[in-house]
Amino acid sequence: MAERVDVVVVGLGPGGESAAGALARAGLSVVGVERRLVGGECPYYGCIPTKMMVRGADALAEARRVPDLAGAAEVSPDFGAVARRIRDEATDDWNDQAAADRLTEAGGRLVRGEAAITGPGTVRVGDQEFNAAKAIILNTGTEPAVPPIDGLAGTPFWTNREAVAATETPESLIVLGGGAIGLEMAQAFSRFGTRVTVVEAAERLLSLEEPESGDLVAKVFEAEGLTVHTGTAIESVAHDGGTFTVTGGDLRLQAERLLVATGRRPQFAGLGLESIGVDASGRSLATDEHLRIADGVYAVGDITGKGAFTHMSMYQAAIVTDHVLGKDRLGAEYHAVPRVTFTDPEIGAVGLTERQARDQGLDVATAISDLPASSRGWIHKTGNDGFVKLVADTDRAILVGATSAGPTGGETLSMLTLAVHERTPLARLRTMIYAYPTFHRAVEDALTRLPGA
Ligand SMILES: Cc1cc2nc3c(=O)[nH]c(=O)nc-3n(C[C@H](O)[C@H](O)[C@H](O)COP(=O)(O)OP(=O)(O)OC[C@H]3O[C@@H](n4cnc5c(N)ncnc54)[C@H](O)[C@@H]3O)c2cc1C
Ligand SMILES: NC(=O)c1ccc[n+]([C@@H]2O[C@H](COP(=O)([O-])OP(=O)(O)OC[C@H]3O[C@@H](n4cnc5c(N)ncnc54)[C@H](O)[C@@H]3O)[C@@H](O)[C@H]2O)c1
Repeated sequence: MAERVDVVVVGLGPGGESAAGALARAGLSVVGVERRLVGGECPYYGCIPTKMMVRGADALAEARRVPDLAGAAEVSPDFGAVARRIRDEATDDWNDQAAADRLTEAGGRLVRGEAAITGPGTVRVGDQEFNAAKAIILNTGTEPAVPPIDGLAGTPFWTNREAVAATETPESLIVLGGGAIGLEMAQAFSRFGTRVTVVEAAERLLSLEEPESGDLVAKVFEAEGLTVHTGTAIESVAHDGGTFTVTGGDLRLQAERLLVATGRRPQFAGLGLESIGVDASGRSLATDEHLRIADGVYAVGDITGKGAFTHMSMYQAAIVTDHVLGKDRLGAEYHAVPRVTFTDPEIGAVGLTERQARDQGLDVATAISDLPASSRGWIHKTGNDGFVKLVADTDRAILVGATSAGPTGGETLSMLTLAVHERTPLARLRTMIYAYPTFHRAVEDALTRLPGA
């Protein structure tokens, strides 16, 4: 017989874990089901270990800039230091006991295994069945999407999961995919001494962002010694004697390692969505403003298709938590979704790109301000690549999108996120005082360049 509880959370990624903890702390009986590691992709294979790689790599890059600015510095990269941090500080050697304890200390119950919905309100995990009186929350996330390239499947290629577990850098690396995962890792490994080639199928790196962003990253990568191929379709992969051979058209590349970073996909098969009449044939689940996909069933995180980011998963989880607790709260809004690709320069962006704004039929004006031309950029000198691009809706006289690329592009993004989120009138932004000499003064400069300013 099914055990009656208030809430069952299926999948404990960042959003599922936080909703399960918050609902348990609020006094509800909560079962959280996880088949791998409590916390999901972000702490063990995603954001945190990769940002530790980036942090180490950026420290090396800054040290290499010393001769341009402050004398001499000798740099001897040791990836072992990063590998140890990933094991000791980030993942506890891929042990989730601390996260599991957090859930039980909050009053929740952790059930390990693979869950499936069996009908309205019911979830099965192995031979246990639960009846959720208040809510089922799905947070099942995504897995690496591996393209059907001839020969690839049988080879020992890396996804992000193997790459973050590396204890030493390969001599050479081909990175398939020029999105956030591929670019962050490509630059990090390169700065530790790996010979890196990035192959992207689309015409530009970061193809969903502003074209200026992909162009800037390609320019910086090439200046740092990485090789970038865009608009390149790979037709076959082979692995022999420790070497990968990747071919497509006239291109033939060889490297010790191959990282496949060509996107992520959800796994809806086996989740039992058909038993509650939910269409799971697409790449994401359709949600209402409170993240419901059916009566009493919510979805949060990557599976909602609103942006595969930890902050999105947590934001949606907070909305679901309040809704389940009957608290009044605004539904989900997606007009100011921020994202940061942690390359150097960091590429921060919020809201619509110029293309998206035009495709929506908005009356669009744009302006760009280059960081090297700003006072802070000029002072910064080496490593100052970047720009601020604003996308304005001239009818409403507000920003609907912005990109902030530069040494602190992700941080400069915060004021742009606020402006897009709050729909701050351009006239108000123009009367704001911008501290001198900061990178964010490029926002003021870009505002003065907007047509009609
Ligand atoms: C290399 C990399 C770097 C990233 N860097 C960043 C970054 O810097 N910033 C950022 O915001 N985002 C980053 N992301 C994205 C971020 O990791 C995800 O968006 C985030 O983890 C949120 O995912 P989620 O909440 O949908 O669930 P996930 O983290 O994917 O977790 C889902 C969990 O559900 C479990 N599960 C699935 N099905 C079942 C089932 N049937 N039963 C039980 N358990 C199940 C899985 O085992 C998993 O633990 C990165 C991702 C990667 C891969
Ligand atoms: N800093 C961050 O916030 C961060 C970091 C890493 C990942 N993430 C999230 O994780 C998700 C997955 O990241 P990702 O970089 O794998 O995916 P992505 O979708 O961002 O990029 C994948 C890239 O691979 C390309 N591609 C697809 N098939 C290809 C092929 N056969 N050959 C060459 N290129 C091919 C695509 O054109 C695309 O540019 C992202 O959507 C992102 O939201 C976020």
